[in-house]
Amino acid sequence: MAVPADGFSPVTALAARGHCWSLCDMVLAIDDLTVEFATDRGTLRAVDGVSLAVASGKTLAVVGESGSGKSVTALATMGLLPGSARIGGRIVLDGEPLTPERQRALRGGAMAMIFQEPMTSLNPAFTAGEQVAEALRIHRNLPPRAAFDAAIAMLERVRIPDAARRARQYPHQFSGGMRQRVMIAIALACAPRLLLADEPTTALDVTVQAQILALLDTLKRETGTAVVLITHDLGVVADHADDVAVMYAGRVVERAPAARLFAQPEHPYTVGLLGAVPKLAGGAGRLASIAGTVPDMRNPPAGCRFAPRCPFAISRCIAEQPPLIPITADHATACWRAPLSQILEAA
Ligand SMILES: Nc1ncnc2c1ncn2[C@@H]1O[C@H](COP(=O)(O)OP(=O)(O)OP(=O)(O)O)[C@@H](O)[C@H]1O
Repeated sequence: MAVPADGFSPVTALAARGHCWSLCDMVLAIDDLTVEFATDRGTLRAVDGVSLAVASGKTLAVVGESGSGKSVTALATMGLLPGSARIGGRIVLDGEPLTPERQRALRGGAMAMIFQEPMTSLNPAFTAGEQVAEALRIHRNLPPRAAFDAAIAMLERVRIPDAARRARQYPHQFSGGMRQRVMIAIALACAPRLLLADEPTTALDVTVQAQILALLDTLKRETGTAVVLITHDLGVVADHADDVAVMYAGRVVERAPAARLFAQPEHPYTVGLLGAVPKLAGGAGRLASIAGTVPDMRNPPAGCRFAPRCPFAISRCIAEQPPLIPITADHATACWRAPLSQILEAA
């Protein structure tokens, strides 16, 4: 396997921990993924050398502000990008590279995705039960009657009250939270190895959001599904993620177990996201308080992409793009000033 441009692939991370690496250890391993789109104003590299891995029964949160390449990474994994997208690198599911043919065969079965707005992925012309049953017919070869019965059982598992009756209703007859449960039922009907959840609860009120995330945790524990959770909400990350990858302008800039990332963020961007350091430009608060904007991905800065906004930048940061540098065996940061925590402590 090629070592990716960031120099710190999931492979090297595990090797550094003394693991005898096997791709089979991870449900999903993304290695040096690049995605480019041709636009009117030149080529836009939306994802640039991203490497991620997630194991069975674990949740990897992917965080970063709008446009950082989170959704494009997930869509590339599912094989749902437009045909015009140029994709490089490797995506491996259960030890086998994901080719477009394999993605088509596994989508909705061994790997599934849920989105922020269930109405865009639910078909308004079919009942909730029919839509769950369809996944079971296609991927489990169940006959129609058995598939519908299994669909009702799945709707019960996602805690839809009166599931046998609700299975015969259409998406518009459900509330937002209940629609999201139907979408989860469809996604998890075939006990996928991998679930990609792209802001699954952002559109819901806080109570429903908590219920849905707790439900996802329970189902994940029961099935051993590996979950990639894309979110803007650091509270959600703290409560539900095992590991975190922080993305900025198409690259992973920090990767760590969730508890460690919150206790000791090492990348200035993560520090800004956490609002942990009042000295960071803009004062305490979330990333919005950091001066400046995300770079134009058609023409990103030559060095560190965060350097123009970074209060810690030195001349090397402007000139040279930092690779992910291991701080510990499972914590890496793409920052020439690493370990930043020592600079912060000394300040
Ligand atoms: N089909 C496409 N054609 C051209 N550019 C695209 C396409 N899809 C995404 N992009 C661009 O790729 C970049 C990354 O987008 P992406 O949706 O992955 O960001 P994100 O981190 O998921 O943001 P958000 O949090 O808003 O969903 C953005 O600049 C976006 O405009």
